[in-house]
Amino acid sequence: MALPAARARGWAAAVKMAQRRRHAEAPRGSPSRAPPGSRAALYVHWPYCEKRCSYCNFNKYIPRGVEEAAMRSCLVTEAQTLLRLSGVQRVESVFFGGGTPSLASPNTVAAVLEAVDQISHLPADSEVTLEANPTSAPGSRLAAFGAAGVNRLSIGLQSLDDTELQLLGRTHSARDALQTLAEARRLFPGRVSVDLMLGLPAQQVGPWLGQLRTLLGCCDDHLSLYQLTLERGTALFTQVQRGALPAPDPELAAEMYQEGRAMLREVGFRQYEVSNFARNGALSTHNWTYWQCGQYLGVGPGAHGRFVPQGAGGHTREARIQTLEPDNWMKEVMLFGHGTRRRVPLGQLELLEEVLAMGLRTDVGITHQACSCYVCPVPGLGVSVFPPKEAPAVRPSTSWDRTSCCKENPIIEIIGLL
Ligand SMILES: C[S@@+](CC[C@H](N)C(=O)[O-])C[C@H]1O[C@@H](n2cnc3c(N)ncnc32)[C@H](O)[C@@H]1O
Ligand SMILES: C[S@@+](CC[C@H](N)C(=O)[O-])C[C@H]1O[C@@H](n2cnc3c(N)ncnc32)[C@H](O)[C@@H]1O
Ligand code: SF4
Repeated sequence: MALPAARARGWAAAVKMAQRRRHAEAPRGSPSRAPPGSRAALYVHWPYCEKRCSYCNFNKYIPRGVEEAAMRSCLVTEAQTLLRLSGVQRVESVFFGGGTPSLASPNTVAAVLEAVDQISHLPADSEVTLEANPTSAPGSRLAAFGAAGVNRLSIGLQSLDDTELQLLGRTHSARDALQTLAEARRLFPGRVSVDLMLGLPAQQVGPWLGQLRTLLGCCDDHLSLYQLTLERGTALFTQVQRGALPAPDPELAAEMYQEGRAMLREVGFRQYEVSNFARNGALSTHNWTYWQCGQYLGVGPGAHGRFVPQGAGGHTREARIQTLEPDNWMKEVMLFGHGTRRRVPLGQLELLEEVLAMGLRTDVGITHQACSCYVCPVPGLGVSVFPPKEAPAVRPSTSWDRTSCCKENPIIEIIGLL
């Protein structure tokens, strides 16, 4: 007897999830050879949190209750709409960020991944990250996310000092955070990242370096060091403005950063981006796509995307942002299949600016391979900074071969032409 379709799909998904988990323990694969226009990263925004942290101005809401089935259905619908619109055939990473996506149910994560795989291909070795807050992520829950297809965790540890954690309005202690980290490493070996903040009000260099040293004794292969940005409209901003707290000292923050980088380098971490450090090749594929100006689709309230809507016959890369407020976003998704609030086609100068601004954040800088999609009028992301007729000065004498074009026209000369 034939299996009912839904059940058959469920089985296929279970097999795929198991493969993805196995891959999580294997060494990193080689980069994809699929043409840039046919692949993308996908970001999914879960907009809810338990409590507002004092420093955070991300797009997040503290709801009385969450209609999770409705939210799940809208995330699935929007992911499918945007994938069709982009014409993307291969999704190389999915990032569940927020807000606090570890508050979502693992079923929601599984439903989104299955939907992505139905419309486009989600290879078993794609990186699937979930941001997890220590208090909303006990071991059993983390395991359920693993079963749903997550193979990388980013833990918002922020600090290992309980007084600082209170100042930040976090709901967890340093002990909770370390426990979550240990559980995460047991379940996702080699695939756990932690966020540590620096430059907090009254924070001193020595004790902060002590926190980093402690963390190095128990962390996995990826660390993000985020300097506090005092965001207007946050409780921390108001406290500093009123003089209830000292303003963070930028000189001290610079010292923490420089000493922290040196400490990480000594123990084998590569600083591959301004705030990001990895060893054993554990770079975040998802974020790397952003910095290399690859395509990414943003799903969920307030998510950002950058892609060419090839599925609708488009040839121009667009910056897109989804409606911020979750209830409004859901209404739009139910009516139109997506909640895209703003679409901005990117002009040639804007594209080049993005290539420069993103590339200069990384340790590889701007390479010929990465910039060639933009500066050479060869099929890349379906865009080019200089269409042939407008760029006689950079046109190579022989052909539009990407390598020779880039070799003959170093990026610096191209910038000079602008
Ligand atoms: C927006 S949170 C989402 C993940 C999760 N809810 C959490 O709190 O861990 C992602 C990361 O952004 C960083 N972050 C948020 N606001 C920041 C700020 N004002 N300055 C520096 N880093 C910030 C924190 O390190 C945090 O872990
Ligand atoms: C604060 S970072 C934390 C990353 C973490 N340290 C790691 O290594 O996985 C959160 C990431 O989520 C993605 N992100 C956050 N907000 C987004 C948004 N509104 N639209 C698209 N992507 C977003 C970006 O890739 C960003 O780097
Ligand atoms: S830092 Fe994380 S948990 Fe705190 S309010 Fe922002 S998104 Fe929510």
